Amino acid sequence: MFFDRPESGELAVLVHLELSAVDSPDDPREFEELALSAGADPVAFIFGQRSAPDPKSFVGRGKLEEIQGAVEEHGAELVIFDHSLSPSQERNLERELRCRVLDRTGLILDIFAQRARTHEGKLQVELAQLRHMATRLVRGWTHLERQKGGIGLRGPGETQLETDRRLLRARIDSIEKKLEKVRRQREQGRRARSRAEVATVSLVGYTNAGKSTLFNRLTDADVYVRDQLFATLDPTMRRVELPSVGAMILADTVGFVSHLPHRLVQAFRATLEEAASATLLLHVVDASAENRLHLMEEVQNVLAEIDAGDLPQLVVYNKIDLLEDSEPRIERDDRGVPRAVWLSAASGAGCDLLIEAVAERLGEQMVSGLLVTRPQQSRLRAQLYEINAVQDEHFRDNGDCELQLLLPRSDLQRLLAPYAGGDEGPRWQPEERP
Ligand SMILES: Nc1nc2c(ncn2[C@@H]2O[C@H](COP(=O)(O)OP(=O)(O)OP(=O)(O)O)[C@@H](O)[C@H]2O)c(=O)[nH]1
Ligand SMILES: [Mg+2]
Repeated sequence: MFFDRPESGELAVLVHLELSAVDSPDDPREFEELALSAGADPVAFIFGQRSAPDPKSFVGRGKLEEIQGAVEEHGAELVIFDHSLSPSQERNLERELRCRVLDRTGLILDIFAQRARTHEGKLQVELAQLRHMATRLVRGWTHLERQKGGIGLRGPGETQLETDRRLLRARIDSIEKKLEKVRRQREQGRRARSRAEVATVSLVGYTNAGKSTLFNRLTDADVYVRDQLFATLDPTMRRVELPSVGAMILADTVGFVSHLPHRLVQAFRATLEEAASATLLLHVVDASAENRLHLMEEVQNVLAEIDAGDLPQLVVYNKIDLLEDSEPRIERDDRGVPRAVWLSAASGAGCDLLIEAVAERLGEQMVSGLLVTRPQQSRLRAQLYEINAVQDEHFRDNGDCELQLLLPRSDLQRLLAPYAGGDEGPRWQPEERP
């Protein structure tokens, strides 16, 4: 793995413990990548084992001295723990080590802060950071602001602290209001798409799996692709025309990472709602990753957490160019329905198969709703009866006909296509998905 080495990164000591009593991150390499992604320059990596974290300082006395030694030897400015630290543990460690201490949540937040590009993304990151800070507000907030990146551990007086708390609260409230507004706009956009019966297909998956590369390949867009964690933070959407199914919206989303702190998942809910409301999820997997099964499980966990666990999924095994003897192919279940596609987003091999599989999966999906047709559209009514799509019908006094329909999405799009754009066409009102 080749991550961009920061030119003048903060010198950091990394600490990763194996804890038998706590479910903790198990891939130290990923931790190092996260630290590099944040712009740190790791100078020492300290490992250890404990049955349970020390309540006061997370690590024991001996380990603390070892960390202290590394900090002094390398002149490190920062110690990063691959764990969640309680506010008091973080404080105690800073006091003992006399240098800044960051935990896994703080580290990920820092990366998010650097990557957010849209207005909404920035607001979300700031909100998550402020909330993270609020639990740690003992040294004071403005004080932390001032000494960003520096060393300095003495806390402000009581009054300063109270002011900080109030400022923090006000800032959180104001961001929450702004986010609420963005959220409502999104919701409106989703409704409009749903009315138009356009399917939304969301790319989800572990960070660095190749979602953005695939997105660009399928849309000719130019989304930021980097060999770094969390290259994409904001959802990006594009309209794509599919043969036989018609239009769909393709969405690229933030990558997942294991042990993504719960609070962070909450913070990115709005963004991830885009995924949660998708018609179909494309779960992109780096097929060349040794621990890909484990990573897939982690992704499923996050999906469940954002209520997207039950959405239809098509697995995309990406990067097959890195595998020996792997050909692009569609994998089908016993009923012949596409379940997975093996491809290379980078070379483009197998991307046609993916489009084919997506078209099949979307085409077989059933939609229901109410269609109102004009008297002169009796041919359309007859066509709907021919394919057994009509469940109920009702004539209005003006001669319009209300048809209650249940039919495959592809049939609906095909039959309504000739009327698209006109004012006199049939009106379609889909039923809300449960
Ligand atoms: N060899 C190979 N590399 C690929 C392929 N697809 C993507 N990559 C590389 O994998 C890295 C990550 O790609 P991205 O598309 O940024 O991954 P992502 O899933 O969007 O990552 P995040 O936005 O961080 O979640 C980049 O260096 C890509 O060039 C592929 O098919 N083969
Ligand atoms: Mg991306």
